Amino acid sequence: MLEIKNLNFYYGNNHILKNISFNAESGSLWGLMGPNGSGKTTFFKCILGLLKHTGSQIKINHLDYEKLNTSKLAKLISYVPQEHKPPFPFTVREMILMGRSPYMGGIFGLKKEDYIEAEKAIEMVNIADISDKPVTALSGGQRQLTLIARSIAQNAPVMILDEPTSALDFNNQITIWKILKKLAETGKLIIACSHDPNHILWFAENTLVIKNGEILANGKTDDVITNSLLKEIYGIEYNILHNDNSKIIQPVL
Ligand SMILES: Nc1ncnc2c1ncn2[C@@H]1O[C@H](COP(=O)(O)OP(=O)(O)OP(=O)(O)O)[C@@H](O)[C@H]1O
Repeated sequence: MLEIKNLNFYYGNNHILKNISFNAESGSLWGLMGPNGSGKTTFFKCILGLLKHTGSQIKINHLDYEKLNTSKLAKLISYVPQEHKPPFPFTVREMILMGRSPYMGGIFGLKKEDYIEAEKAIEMVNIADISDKPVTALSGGQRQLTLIARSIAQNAPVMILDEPTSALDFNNQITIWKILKKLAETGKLIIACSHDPNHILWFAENTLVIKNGEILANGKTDDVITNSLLKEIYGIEYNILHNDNSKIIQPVL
């Protein structure tokens, strides 16, 4: 579904992404980990075509999507950015409906199906109570839930989420990761990064680790997330504790 070959990206003279090659299939949830400044957001922006890279090839569904127009690309891939402060007071429902814009039939605008998809996303993320509120009057976590709902309403086969649960309370963090896992089970390819390795350990089938702009590890989460990898990423000692059928990462305090 997603094929990346020799991705290099520079900000000025700074070599940020170094020869990244990565493949991922439909129907899988990938967790992306890496220290601050390691290149995760840059990696996402290159996949989305928001940053121009040279000499590398990125394909979605075997399509060299650099040649696709915005509307076709938006039917293939959706994005939840790390932070987005909307400038205009659209309501939450209107913002979520914007996720349907790639499907709009020119002057014919929104169709019944678009409203249905938006309502489904509102229900899934459990934000009906704020759906008539202006997005400029939301808390950080409510804004994040709205962006996730917009991305779900967009219903693209690939979803990219940059720290989607960073502003959420504990319950909403778990709810969103559960939703991502379910969506992957319906056939989507989802790549979400998180600074909480437990989220990735609990929910992501696969894990990609980027450090200093290079792939440090890549594969099944249970194989990738080890004490030594955590030490290599974050620099301190961790224990991975085993319960009956789950694991939890605990720093050695
Ligand atoms: N617009 C920019 N211009 C120049 N350098 C940038 C720009 N944006 C990011 N960088 C640099 O590129 C590197 C990678 O940044 P990026 O945002 O991709 O990291 P990240 O892994 O997402 O970090 P974090 O976990 O802190 O969000 C960093 O060294 C950063 O300072």
